[in-house]
Parts: sequence; structure tokens; C-alpha cells
Amino acid sequence: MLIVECHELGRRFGAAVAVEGLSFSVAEGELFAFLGPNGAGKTTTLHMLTTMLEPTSGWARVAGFDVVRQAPAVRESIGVVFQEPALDERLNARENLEIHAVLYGLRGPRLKEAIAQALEWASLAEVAHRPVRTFSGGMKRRLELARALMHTPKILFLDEPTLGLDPQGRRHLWERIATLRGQGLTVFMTTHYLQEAEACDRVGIIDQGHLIALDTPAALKLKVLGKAEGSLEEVFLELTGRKLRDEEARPRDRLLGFARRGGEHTR
Ligand SMILES: Nc1ncnc2c1ncn2[C@@H]1O[C@H](COP(=O)(O)OP(=O)(O)OP(=O)(O)O)[C@@H](O)[C@H]1O
Repeated sequence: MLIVECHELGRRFGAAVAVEGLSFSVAEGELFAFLGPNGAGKTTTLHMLTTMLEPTSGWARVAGFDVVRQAPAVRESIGVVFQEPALDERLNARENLEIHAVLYGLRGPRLKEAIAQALEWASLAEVAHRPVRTFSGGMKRRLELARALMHTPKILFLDEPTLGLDPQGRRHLWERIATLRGQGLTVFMTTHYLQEAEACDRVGIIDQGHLIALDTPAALKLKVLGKAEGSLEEVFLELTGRKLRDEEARPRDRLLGFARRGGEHTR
């Protein structure tokens, strides 16, 4: 079954085209990655698929529901972690989870059990009472992920999930993703880490709002480089060019550039 279907999906901001003519699908159970340079349209696409932003052309269905006409049904079927933390910093970890679970209709013993499971999953049971503002970036990310899974979504959307995580945090996250996939969850992520994209079933490369390639990492290498060896980084640079997209890089872009060169940072 196809869990994501897009047809000629597009989004304009005034005269500017952020995404245009996107047509692709994702099968249930896939680990799917969207790769692209800064400003390529990855987040805009994710926002449309998660009902945060209405498309200005084309259509998309997620879990069988239209993202515009059946937005509430889409929201019930998905878990989402965006780039910017969306936790209430004044509340503790348990309270943040509780608000989400109640919004999704969990009550009584099921609510208690879901919170306990989420805290355990995120390795945060011991600090459940601490206000989230005292958490590190990695702890917040784990909490957000655990929260996104509380209502047992069919598909998890992750916007650069490992940005800002240290190697331990990344590893923890990938172990969790592997477990979830074993349970049949579909994962749709955007990433700048080409190494992470290598681990995905299929990779879509988006540039200047257009999907320019979509296949398994092995098939992309064969098609673009003419050989099965080589790295996705070579594929990526071959397809998207080597020029910097923003000559005047914004702080976040500089950070991404740093991370791409193998650097680590803390929030
Ligand atoms: N609200 C908005 N108003 C105007 N332009 C926007 C808006 N949101 C995004 N854009 C533009 O749309 C284009 C795509 O942006 P988007 O954030 O989707 O790219 P991205 O691939 O996620 O980039 P990054 O890797 O930097 O996160 C960019 O040119 C961006 O400036």
C-alpha cells in the first residue's frame, strides 16, 4: 500500500516558487529520505504533507487521506518532529507528554501506560519531573520523538532529526528508528547527512523545488556515477552542483555546513 502519494504538488510564496510539480509515492514500511541543498524545498514539502501548509497546486494523500480536505484524519495518522523544538519549556517532560496524549484522546490507565512507555523509550524516566528548559538538545529531541509516537502513528515525519545531536544521540536515534521499522512504521525524513541517507530504502533528491532523482542509494550511484561503489555525496554533488546556494550564509546554514563537514555542535 502507498502511504504517501503526491501528484504535481507545488507551493508558491507570492511570486516565488518553493516547490513545483512534485510527483512521487512512498510505500508502507519504507525508510524514505529527502535530500537537497539549503532552500531546495524539503521543509516546505514536509509542511504540506503534514497539513501545516496548503499546497498551491497539485494534491497529496497521506495514509489514504487528502492533506487539504481530510487534514484532521491525516493528523491522526502521522507523527511529526520539526526542526524547531515544539515543547513547552516551562513544563516537565511528563506534562509535555500528557498534554499531547490527552489531545489524542488517551485517558485513564492507557494514558498512564503511554506516558510511562514514552519516558522509558526516550531514556528520560529518571528526569521526568524536570522542566524541559533544563534539558540538553539531545534530551529534548528524544522527548519530542517519544511524544510523536504516543498515538501510534502509521508514518513518522522527521525534519533533520539528527541535526545538533552528538554521535551518541544520533546512534540512539538510529537504533530507535531501526526498532520502529521492525514494527512496520514508515519513516519519512529530510536530512543533510549523506551517510544517513545511505541507510534509507529510497532517497529523493530535491533541488530548487524540483525532484531531480528518486531511487535506492545503490541505483542512484549506478545511474549517476555509472558504478555501484562511490558515495551518495558524489551523487548529490554531481546532480546539484558544487556552488554554494547562499553566498551570504545564514547562521543556521553555516551550522549545517559545519555539520556536513563532520563537525558537531551543541544547542
Ligand atoms: N514562508 C515563506 N515565505 C517565503 N518564502 C519561503 C517561505 N518558506 C520557505 N520559503 C522559500 O522556499 C524555498 C524552499 O525553502 P525550504 O525551507 O522548503 O527549503 P529546505 O530544502 O528545507 O532548506 P534547508 O535545507 O535550508 O532547511 C526557499 O527559497 C525559501 O526561502
